[in-house]
Formats: sequence, C-alpha cells, structure tokens
Amino acid sequence: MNPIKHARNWGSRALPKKDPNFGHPLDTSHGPILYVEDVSVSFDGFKALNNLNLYIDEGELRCIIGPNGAGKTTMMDVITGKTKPDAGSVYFGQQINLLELSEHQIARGGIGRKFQKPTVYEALSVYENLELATAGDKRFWSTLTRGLNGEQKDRISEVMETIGLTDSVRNDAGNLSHGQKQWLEIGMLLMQSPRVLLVDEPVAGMTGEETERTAELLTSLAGKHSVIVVEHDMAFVRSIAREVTVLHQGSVLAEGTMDKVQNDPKVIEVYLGE
Ligand SMILES: Nc1ncnc2c1ncn2[C@@H]1O[C@H](COP(=O)(O)OP(=O)(O)OP(=O)(O)O)[C@@H](O)[C@H]1O
Repeated sequence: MNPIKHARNWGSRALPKKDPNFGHPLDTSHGPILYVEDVSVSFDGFKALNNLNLYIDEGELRCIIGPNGAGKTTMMDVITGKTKPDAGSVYFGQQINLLELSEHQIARGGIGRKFQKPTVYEALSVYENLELATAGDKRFWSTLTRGLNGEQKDRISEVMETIGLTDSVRNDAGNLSHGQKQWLEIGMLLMQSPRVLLVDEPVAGMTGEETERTAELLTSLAGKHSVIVVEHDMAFVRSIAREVTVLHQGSVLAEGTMDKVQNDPKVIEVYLGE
C-alpha cells in the first residue's frame, strides 16, 4: 500500500481527550480506519517496531504474519494503547489520536482485542457472559438489578447466532469446548459493537472443524467490522486472507495477496522458507 496515498489529513482538529466515545462520528472518509505511521518502539535499545507503517481500511479483513519476534504483539499493544511508541503516530479514522488515549478509552471507543487465551467467566452461562459484556463496566450494577432492555436482548440473540452458540445459551461457559470459548469471547467483544477487532492467534489449539468455523466467523465479521488477525497457521491464513501484511524486524516486509507475499523472495527467505 502506498503510504503517501493513505497519509492522514494532518490539518484535522484535535479531539476531546476525556470522552471515551470521542464525541463525534469516526471519520473514515479517506478509506482507512486505522493509520499506523512511522511507529517505532524500543525495549532497552532493541527496536521491536522500526518505522512501521500500516493502514487498515474500514471493513477489511487483514492478516498479519511474521516470524517470532517480528513485532506483531508489540504492534497490537501500540494500537490498543498498552504500549506508547517512542516515535510515530497512530490514528483511528482521520481525527482520533490514539496516542493521547488510555487503553481503557481505546477499548470503550471501538477497538476490541481478543487475546490468544480465552478469558470467559467459566461459572456463568453463555447468555450471562454476553449479558455482562453488554453492560460494560459502567452499567454493570444496573444491569444486574434491572435486567437488559429489548434492544440489548435482541443484540445478544443476534451475536449468539453469529458465533454459533444459540444451542448452548444456558450452558456454563466452563463446559464449552476450547473453540466455543474462543467464539464466546469474540461474541463478548461484539456486544460492544467495535469498529476494529484485533484477534491474536484465534485458531491455536483448535480442531480442524473449529478452525473452519472460525474462518467462517471472521470472514462474516469483515464488512461490518475491520478485522485484524495475527496468526501463525498459514493454511488458516490462506483460507481467510485477502490482504496479508508480513512483518519482519519491526517493519513491513511485504504486503498483498497471499499468493503475492508467498512468492516474494524476501518473505521466502525470512519466514515461509524456514
Ligand atoms: N516488554 C519487553 N521488553 C523487552 N523486549 C521485548 C518486550 N516485548 C517484546 N520484546 C521484544 O521485542 C521483539 C518483538 O516482540 P513481539 O512479541 O512483538 O513479537 P511477535 O511478532 O509478536 O512474536 P511472536 O510471534 O513470538 O509472538 C522480540 O524480540 C521481543 O523479545
């Protein structure tokens, strides 16, 4: 992707810092929903990210691959506000400077992150897990005492359908298979209606059938959400990928279709040829 073509409009106005919903609609009029520009992160002098440039379009499904230590986790940490870079800029739409926001504000503002290990509430049912996710932290107590409104209940039904757990609605999350727990956690993120979903190694430890269903799920989420998938399983990446970004030593080594990057001599040398 051409960074000049995608560069943000730097003349845009500053944002209110304290409003987690940012006070106005997200401006994606130039295409990308996420701009990571010239981002560098050092740990004790070692550059985990080195002038990283990444542009994610609204509604796209992007796979990020790269060898161990390429900077994939650090990139997600920067986007979600867990790590602040030494240099560069990270914008959500044209105007929202993510580097000015806390991890919590970013999560509440529409960037959801799914970590590798599922973290559902095992003693609660599938429905209750989604119910809690609907509430968010602010409305937690009122949800427990007053229950959900009709719109929220409809949203839970819709999400249960999307993640394929409608038949397990009353089951304790602790009794779900590993794959089902992963889908439930994706469902919990969906309850917050994120604009961007970052998903870290979604199919690690899944059966073949679970992997296939996860491919269908993530593919179905694209369009409504921008989905960024970090994954080592190349067969899985091939099954879902449209645009693939290969990271190496903290920078983008190659970008394009799976066929294009898989045949790129630089990629073969550092990664696929291992
Ligand atoms: N907190 C930290 N302190 C020191 N070094 C770190 C820290 N976090 C990451 N690194 C180093 O930065 C580099 C990039 O790490 P990162 O975890 O982002 O890579 P990755 O692509 O996610 O790798 P993997 O596929 O193994 O998860 C690695 O060499 C790692 O050891």
